[in-house]
Amino acid sequence: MITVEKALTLLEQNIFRTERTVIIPLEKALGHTLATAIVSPINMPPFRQSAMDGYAIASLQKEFSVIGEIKAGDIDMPSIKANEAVRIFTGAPVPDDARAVVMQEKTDVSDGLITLSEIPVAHANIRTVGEQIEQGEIALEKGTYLNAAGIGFLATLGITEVEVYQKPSISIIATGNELIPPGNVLKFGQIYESNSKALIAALQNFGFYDIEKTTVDDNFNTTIKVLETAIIQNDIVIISGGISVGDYDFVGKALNELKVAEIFYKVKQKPGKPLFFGKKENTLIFALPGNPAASLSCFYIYVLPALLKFSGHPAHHLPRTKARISSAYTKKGDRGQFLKAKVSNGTVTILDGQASSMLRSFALANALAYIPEDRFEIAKNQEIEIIQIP
Ligand SMILES: Nc1nc2c(c(=O)[nH]1)N[C@H]1C(S)=C(S)[C@@H](COP(=O)(O)OP(=O)(O)OC[C@H]3O[C@@H](n4cnc5c(N)ncnc54)[C@H](O)[C@@H]3O)O[C@H]1N2
Ligand code: MOO
Repeated sequence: MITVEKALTLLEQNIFRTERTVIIPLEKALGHTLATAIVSPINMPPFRQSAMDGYAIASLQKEFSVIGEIKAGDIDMPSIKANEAVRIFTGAPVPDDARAVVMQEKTDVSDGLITLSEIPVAHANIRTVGEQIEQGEIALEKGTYLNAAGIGFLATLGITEVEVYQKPSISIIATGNELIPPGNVLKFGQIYESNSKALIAALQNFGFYDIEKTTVDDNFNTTIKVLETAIIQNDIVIISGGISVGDYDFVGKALNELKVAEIFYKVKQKPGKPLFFGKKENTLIFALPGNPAASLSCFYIYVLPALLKFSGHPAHHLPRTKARISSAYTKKGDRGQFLKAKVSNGTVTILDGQASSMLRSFALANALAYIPEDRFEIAKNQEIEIIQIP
């Protein structure tokens, strides 16, 4: 059995960014990472723009006669002489011979004349051509993760499509004779299949939609068949359950039969001890323990970084910070623990109901608190590491 730290090191050494890129419409690009730099095709702003509602003035003095008006979208520009001004509005083009724009609050207006309360500095309230970005300049570098602002910024430059790293195709396989889909009446011994629901929700939360789902009974031959197809057809295979040591846990044996190279199996952690990570050709295979909290916890800590890295994401781990624990905690056992926790204003509270069969505390959590294997007694107000989860 290896430590969490060793498992994360091995994970890091074996995950990779895809070479596959796709060109997609900008409006579909949220959550993708740029595979090529975007060069600005235009100056932004493309023309001198007024930053205020007020008056464009032709010289730096205090009195002007107002000779016209320019609003946003206007094309015809009046020419203005030294003692003249034009009424102008935010976003409107500023005529070439204007020296500054004065906001209307700083003017007195009467009979077509304006008087300024003070003389403005040259270029005041004028956005210069290319002030934000010049034509030919790199707007966003290769490797930039596109958030909503990134999409908006590229749209301001007139960009309509972008080349991004392809997201992985993902297969989720839920194993277990006892599982039936929600919506049916439970017979004795049955439970509702929930791991695939949680995993798909978590995948969608991070913008992964190329997902196929299969369920398989605890049967060696069918497990082999289903896994073999999934491994051939997908970039990432996520299996839930059947990875422990029971007589009907066939996943490990099937992976072995399929010659999946084991990178690690069994991590000194709670939940999620029997976690398996392996590789066959370019497909990464994760076998997550079936206990629902173990499955989701392992997803956030190990699977998600592999998916984000594959997609070229510049920060592929969930953010880790520190917080002060709200009451003393004693860790039992010598495994590292990922505890469902609630963080608020720098204080972390460990929630009740930490068994790996339980999801209720997870549903209320906004973090996993990580207690390393060699830490046992944590006094109230001591700092512990937390991993933010959505
Ligand atoms: N003798 C030992 N027994 C177990 C050990 C061990 O070291 N020695 N490890 C325990 C730990 S820790 C875990 S975690 C589990 C993991 O077992 P499996 O990965 O083989 O998972 P299953 O046995 O298939 O299921 C465990 C549990 O979770 C429920 N389950 C499974 N899949 C789903 C699903 N898709 N939706 C909802 N619930 C699911 C299943 O019914 C079981 O209750 O092994 C321990 N045993
Ligand atoms: O490792 Mo298991 O998830 O504790 O029950």
